[in-house]
This record gives sequence, structure tokens and C-alpha cells, in this order.
Amino acid sequence: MDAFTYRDGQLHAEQVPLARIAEDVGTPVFVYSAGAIEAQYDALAAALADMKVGICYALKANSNQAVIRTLAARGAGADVVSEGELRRALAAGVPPSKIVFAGVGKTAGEMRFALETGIHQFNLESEPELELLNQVAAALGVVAPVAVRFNPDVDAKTHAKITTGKKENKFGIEIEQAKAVYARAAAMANIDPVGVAMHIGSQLTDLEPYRAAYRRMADLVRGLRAEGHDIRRVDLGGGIGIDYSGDHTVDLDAYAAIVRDEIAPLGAELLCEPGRLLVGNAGVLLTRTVFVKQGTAKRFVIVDAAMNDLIRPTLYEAYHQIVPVAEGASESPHPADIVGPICESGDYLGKDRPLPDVAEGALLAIKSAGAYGAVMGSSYNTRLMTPEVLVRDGDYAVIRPRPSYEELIGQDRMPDWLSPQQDATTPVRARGAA
Ligand SMILES: Cc1ncc(COP(=O)(O)O)c(C=O)c1O
Ligand SMILES: N[C@@H](CCCC[NH3+])C(=O)O
Repeated sequence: MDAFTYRDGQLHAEQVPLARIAEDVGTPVFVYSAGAIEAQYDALAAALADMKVGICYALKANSNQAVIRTLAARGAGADVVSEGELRRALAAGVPPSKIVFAGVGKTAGEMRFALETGIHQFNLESEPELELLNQVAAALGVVAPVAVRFNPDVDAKTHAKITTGKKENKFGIEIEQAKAVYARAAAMANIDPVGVAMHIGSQLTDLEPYRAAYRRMADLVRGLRAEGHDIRRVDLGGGIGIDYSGDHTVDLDAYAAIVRDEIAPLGAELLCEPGRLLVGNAGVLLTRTVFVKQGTAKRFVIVDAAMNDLIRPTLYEAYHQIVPVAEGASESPHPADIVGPICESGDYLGKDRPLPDVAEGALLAIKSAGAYGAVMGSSYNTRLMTPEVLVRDGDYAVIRPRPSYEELIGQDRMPDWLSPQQDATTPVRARGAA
């Protein structure tokens, strides 16, 4: 389902003209389609239905509580990587029994909070982490359900910064060490080792790495069972890629077939952790043109969104389609760099893009911005964090307002020695000695 379509020459989100949202809420603004999020969830759930795979939405992709609740209402659980994400999942109404907690650096405090919450599973990635969780669980007098995440050393064929399943990546326990670590976990009084987990990377568009990794995971499970371990749960991870360019969609049935071939025969409870797949194409970043600068080498379309709103282009050289909100400018498209106002050459949203003539004030939509957009935003250059809007049918709601400058600037605190009464030009040490 593409929720963003032109009607009467105007780009809409479901039935709402994006121009109306820009007028009411201002720009830049993220706009998500509830229908598109639900359609993606339903498509994945349908593909995996016969294997009863529990879908734990990876909150890191988009952790707005309205988005989480939209998915939770469909039956999704949550994959969280911090106490903050765990709190968001709970606040949005995800039951603790559907929450898994991943990440390489959980602190004792985070472990305690998750144990008190009674989550479904901890995905653990190192021996020191196992030891700490065992201690924290013992202090609380509880037993922690643990899946050991292992690293299958498979190339996910994705961007180097988001590949996680190779030995040189910090994630998971090397497969050679997995049996020894699992045995150690099994010997710990306050750890209940329930199974294994894996996640080899993000934005995978080639499914073969999944097959290779799942085959290794299945071999490992058989090996662990042969050693007497009761492996009753397998977490398949996330990472299924989306179509950013409009020409390549991952076939969810083909993915499901791999799971069916390689993992389902183990007869374990299955979980998966998709993030981007569920929300990526369900959102756009709506922005307004500030100026158009025509140089001899380039046409720069300077917009009011920037790398602080959407960092993916400059961080991963990621491609996001950029389209005018008003369709059908008379002139044929010609190249432009779409750039933001931030003082960095890396502040671009697209380079050498075919765009028709764009007037100052014209709206553009940066597509596929529903995942790793708002969540990776910052207020760099003291820009206000981007608001978020959720559309359903002909209605929309602001699900995170734009903060005021007072809220943003008011977070700073002055130390006493900088109080306005003092002479700020006197060095601190000199004043202290006086
Ligand atoms: C452990 C884990 N699970 C799930 C995800 C979700 O990834 P994606 O958004 O690529 O589906 C990630 C991020 O890549 C992750 O690190
Ligand atoms: N932030 C990345 C994905 C990282 C996935 C986190 N495990 C992106 O925008 O593509």
C-alpha cells in the first residue's frame, strides 16, 4: 500500500492533503500513515502466520508512542534497547509479556527495571552481561529469561555501518564460543536460558544472508540440544529492508519460506524484531523551500529540513526519493541538490536529483522517512526538533508537537559563577582564590 498518492495534483497522506498539514502544523514535519503501518504489519503477520511468529516491533525505528500503540493494537510486541524504550513500550500499552530487551550494554539499573517489569526475554550478548544479569536477578530473588544472541559471521550485504552479523562487529557471541557461553548461562542460578537470538543487520534486500545465518542458527540449536539444553525459543532478529528507490521490494513470502525451511522444523517458539519494514515507507518528511540558488555548477534547493531532522543521507549516503507536493510543474525535471540550512557540507537530503523548477515556498516530500528519521533527530544548530503527525483516513493528529524555543533554550542551566551579577571576564580560578 502506498499511502502517499497524488489526487487533483496534490500529494496526500491517505485522504489528507500534505499542504494542509504544512499549513496547520508548519514545516518541517514528519507525516505518518496509520493505514500504511497497519498494512505492513498485516502483510508480515500473514506471511508468517502458519509458524506463529511473535512480532516484536523494534522501537528504535520509530518510538513515538502513537506509532507503537498503532502496532500494539494489531498484536505487536516490542523489541527495546534501553530503559527509555522499555518505558515507552509500556506507556504505549505493550504488555511486558511481549517485550524483549536487546543491546550490548545494558546497565544494572536497566536490568533491574526490566526484571521488575517482568519482560518476556533478555537477549544477552556477552559473558560479563550474563554475570551481571545473574547478580541483579539474584538480588531481586527472580530468575531472568535469557536468549543468547550469537553472531553467525555472515555478510548481510548491507551498508557497513548497519551490518551486525560479522565477527568484527560488536554484536552477539561468536558461534565458536556459543556453546561454552550457553553452558555457563545454564549453570547460573538466576538465569533461565530459553533459547537463542540473532540479528545480522539492517536494510537487507538480499535474502540469502538470512538463509545462511538461519542455517547456522539451526545447527547451533541442534548442537545445544544434543548437549542437553532445552532450547525452546528462537529469535530471528529484524533487518528486512524496504524499497527506498521505488524499484525493489523484498518478498515477504520468500523471507517466510526461508524461516519455514531452516528454522520452523526446530519446533521452537519463534520471535522476530522488524523495525524499518513496518514504518519506513509509512512516513514522509515534509519540507518547504526557502531559497533556490542557481550556481554555475549546481542548482541548490535550500529547504527548511536539514540533517538534524533526517541524518540518513549524510550518515549512510542513503537515498530518499524527493518529490514536489504539487504535481506536474510544466518544465521537465533537471538536477538539483536539496540541502538544509545547517552549516555543514554534509547537510543534504538529496544530491543531483531530477526536480522540476521549484519556487520559493514550494513544498517537497522526502519519502520513506518513517524509520530512523525522527528518532535520530537532534536540535543541532539550535533547531527545534521536528514535530510528528499521524494520519488516519481523512483525519490527522499531531503526535509530537514542535517544541518552543523557550523549551529548547530553557534546558540549559547557568553555574553560579556565571550569574549576571559577576564579572564574567574574571577567570574562575582568580575569583575562587580571592
Ligand atoms: C537487535 C536488533 N533487532 C532489530 C533491529 C531492527 O532492525 P530493522 O529496523 O532493520 O528491522 C535492530 C536494528 O538493526 C537490532 O539491532
Ligand atoms: N539507523 C539505521 C539503522 C540502524 C539499525 C539499528 N540496529 C538506518 O537508518 O538505516
